[in-house]
Amino acid sequence: MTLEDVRKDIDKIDDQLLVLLNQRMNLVHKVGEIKRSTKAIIYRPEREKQILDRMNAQNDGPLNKEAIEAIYLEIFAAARNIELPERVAYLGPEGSFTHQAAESRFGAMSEYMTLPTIKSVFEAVDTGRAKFGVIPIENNQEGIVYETVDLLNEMNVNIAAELKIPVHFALATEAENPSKIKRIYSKDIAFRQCRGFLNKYFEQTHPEEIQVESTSKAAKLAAEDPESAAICSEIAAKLFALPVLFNNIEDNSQNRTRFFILAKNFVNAKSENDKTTIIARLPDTDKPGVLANFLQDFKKSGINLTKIESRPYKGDEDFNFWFFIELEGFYQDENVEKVFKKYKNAIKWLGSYVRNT
Ligand SMILES: C=C(O[C@@H]1C=C(C(=O)O)C=C[C@H]1O)C(=O)O
Repeated sequence: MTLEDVRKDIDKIDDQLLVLLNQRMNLVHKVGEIKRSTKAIIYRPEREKQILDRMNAQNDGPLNKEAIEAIYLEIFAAARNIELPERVAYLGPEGSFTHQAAESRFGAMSEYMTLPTIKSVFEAVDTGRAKFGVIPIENNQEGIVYETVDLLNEMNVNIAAELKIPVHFALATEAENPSKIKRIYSKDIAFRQCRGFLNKYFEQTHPEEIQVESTSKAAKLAAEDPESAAICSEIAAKLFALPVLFNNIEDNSQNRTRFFILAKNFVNAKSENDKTTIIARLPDTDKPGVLANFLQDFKKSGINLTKIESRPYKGDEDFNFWFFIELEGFYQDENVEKVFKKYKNAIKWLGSYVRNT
């Protein structure tokens, strides 16, 4: 077979794919009409997860799980846009890891709002300026983002979904090789996470390390200065057309960040593998046993708690705390409901959503 023959066969398959994709979108359009007439929610993460699981179970390659997910997440995002175009706010700047997270879930077709602070993302969702908001909640190396936890306590928005993405840094530069680099721009945390790489490649030349507020700002500056480089995300390098010289330069390749997708008045349907996030404001936490009894009630009901963080009441003179708690299960599960009922005045439910591994 010649190259031309193979390409002809590929063209035939693409023709069929397009017909099938459009057939799928016609069905999606019908789903959209049904949802509109019943005022149902467009975004159904648990249904998308179910489709992905089904595809992965019957897949026998050569596409791997990651490729199947990337392709289908883009199809879902396009589908949701056909049902109803929905604006997505995310913590910027453009090219940030949150931007990458937002695009991975809402695709290239969605309308995005780039906002400068986590609080402004919450406000956009709260006021309806955006249907969804994407913000970081924790990094597996650096821990929880307290600003997000505090805003979940203060504001009234729900968690529609969680997602986790690997944090990979790139060294992007116009320079031909590391010896020509005199300055490196990045964020403090990125310098810290790439120390091993920097020591190895810049042992002789010791370029100046210039801290800026975001890795995408670093990419922008490096794009204007050929004697410099940026430590940034791949999406940021792409945004400023900055060539990537080295990829995955972080010391710890297990580095992952977890994000929440926020929405106003959002309730998911139950899936097979749900998590629930709540805030607990227990009275008298300075008295012995209050927290222990509360936690015991979860244990007695066979509920696995996956996270508990304590936070101070702002403006409070005493040392009282409220708690950010995550557990396995759905809010309507019998055992979960029972504990929630007992503490109904103390618990603020933030969301139950399909677990993302
Ligand atoms: C089409 C639907 O709406 C959305 C799009 C989906 C899809 O493209 O398959 C799946 C779930 C929803 O997020 C649906 O709910 O079935």
